[in-house]
Formats: sequence, structure tokens, C-alpha cells
Amino acid sequence: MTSSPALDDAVAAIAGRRPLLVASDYDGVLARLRDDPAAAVPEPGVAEVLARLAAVEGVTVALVSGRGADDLRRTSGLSGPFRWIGSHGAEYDGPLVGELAGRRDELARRLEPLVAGTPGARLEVKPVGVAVHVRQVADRERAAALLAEARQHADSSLTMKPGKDVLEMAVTDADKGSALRRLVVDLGAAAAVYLGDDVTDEDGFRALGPDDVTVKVGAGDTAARFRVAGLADAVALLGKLADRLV
Ligand SMILES: O=P(O)(O)OC[C@H]1O[C@H](O[C@H]2O[C@H](CO)[C@@H](O)[C@H](O)[C@H]2O)[C@H](O)[C@@H](O)[C@@H]1O
Repeated sequence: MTSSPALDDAVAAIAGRRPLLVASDYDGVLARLRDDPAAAVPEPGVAEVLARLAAVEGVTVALVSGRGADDLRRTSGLSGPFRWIGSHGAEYDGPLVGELAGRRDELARRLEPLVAGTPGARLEVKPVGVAVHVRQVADRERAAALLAEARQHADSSLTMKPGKDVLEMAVTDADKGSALRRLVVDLGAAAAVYLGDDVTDEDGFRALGPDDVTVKVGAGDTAARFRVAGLADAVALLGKLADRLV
């Protein structure tokens, strides 16, 4: 595990604090990235470690994902007394409907022909936006061109959320940072942990305090305090935290 003594110390320092928020991104942290988003199931040990954490008095486990909350539950197959935060924070405690769905559908209609013209590209219609996926576009220049062109279809009311082989265009300005701040306030959390791997997780890292444990999973620039190399390390870190909480 590419942990560090400093990370171990930080985990030890917050382990006794209550209420404690333990939050994690899903894709790229708890589930390996796959060509098919529906195939991104949790890594071995994830269900067990989340259940251990959530069973501790005063500890709240939250899954904070760019996926719609229903998609997150369905794809992960996870269940437990977790907080389910979907659509990059826009789905905080339940689905969003109404006028937002109309704007999303109009956006999807505009993007459909563009995406259909790029072999391998896929348009995902989400609760509060659409995502243009290019993971399976073999021609990488074409993939980049498609994402650039998709951006040109955006007006200033949309929020751009670039990620790994994906550009999401959201009809809200919610982000993972505001969702985490809201969770901290709602729970009265004395400390928080957040693990993430992608661009949208940077809002989450920046939103937490200097003593909170923010962990970037994998390579790339980050505002997180700590880094681990990959998914197995992330699961092991959660296990270490669970060991310390008992
Ligand atoms: O915030 P996250 O939990 O990390 O969700 C971000 C996006 O995850 C999914 O897309 C990503 O994972 C897919 C499955 O591995 C992969 O095929 C895709 O290339 C990745 O971008 C999901 O489909 C999106 O809706 C989420 O926003």
C-alpha cells in the first residue's frame, strides 16, 4: 500500500472524533473503471469495509458520486445505512424532477446527432444532465474533438464537469464540495474523510477543512492532503480506519 506515515497519523488523529463523516467517490475509487458503466461493480472488500465503518456509533458513511443516485445503488449493489449523494451533489436526499428534466432532455436532443456521428461514443442521459462518454472511441483525436464540439453546444446555464473519458453537462451548478459541506453541517461532523480520483472530486477536497483527511486515488494534480496509488490502497485505507474505530 502506498500509504505514508503522515496519512497513518492523520487517520489516527481523526479516528476518535465523533460525529465522523466517511465519504467516498464511487467510480475509480470503490469500483474499477470499465468500458461499460453498468459493469463497474465494487472491488473486493468494499461492501464489507463500508458495513464495518457504518456499524460504528457516530460514524456516517456517504457515497458521493457523479452517477444518478438510483444508478449508483443499482450498479454498486451496495446496501446499508449510507447517505447516497448522486449527480455530483445535485441529488442530495432524493431525486430532482420537473423543469430541470425538460432542460436536460432538450440538451440531449441537441447532442444526440453529434454523438451518433462518432463511432464508439455514447450519450448518457442522467437525472440532471447528460454525459458524453468517449472511453470506447478508438480514434483519440476524434474523441477529443467530440468533447470540444459538445462544449460548444453549451450555454452559460450549464455546468461543465469533465472527467475520465467523459464530459458531463449538468443543468444545475451543484458540486461535490457543496454536498460535502452540507453533509458536515447536517451531521455536525467533527471530522471528515473523503476519497476521490477525478476532476470533480477536487471540489470535495477543497471543501473540507485542513485537519480532515482528503485522499486522491491515483495520479494527477490534486488539492487533497494525501494520495494513494490505486483502488486496492483506497480499500486498505478504509480498512485501517475501521480497525482504529473499534
Ligand atoms: O463520481 P463518480 O462516482 O466517480 O462517477 C463519475 C462518472 O462515473 C461513470 O463514468 C465513469 O466510469 C465508467 C465505468 O467505469 C466509465 O465507463 C466512464 O468512462 C467513466 O467516466 C458514470 O457513467 C458517470 O455517469 C459518472 O458521472
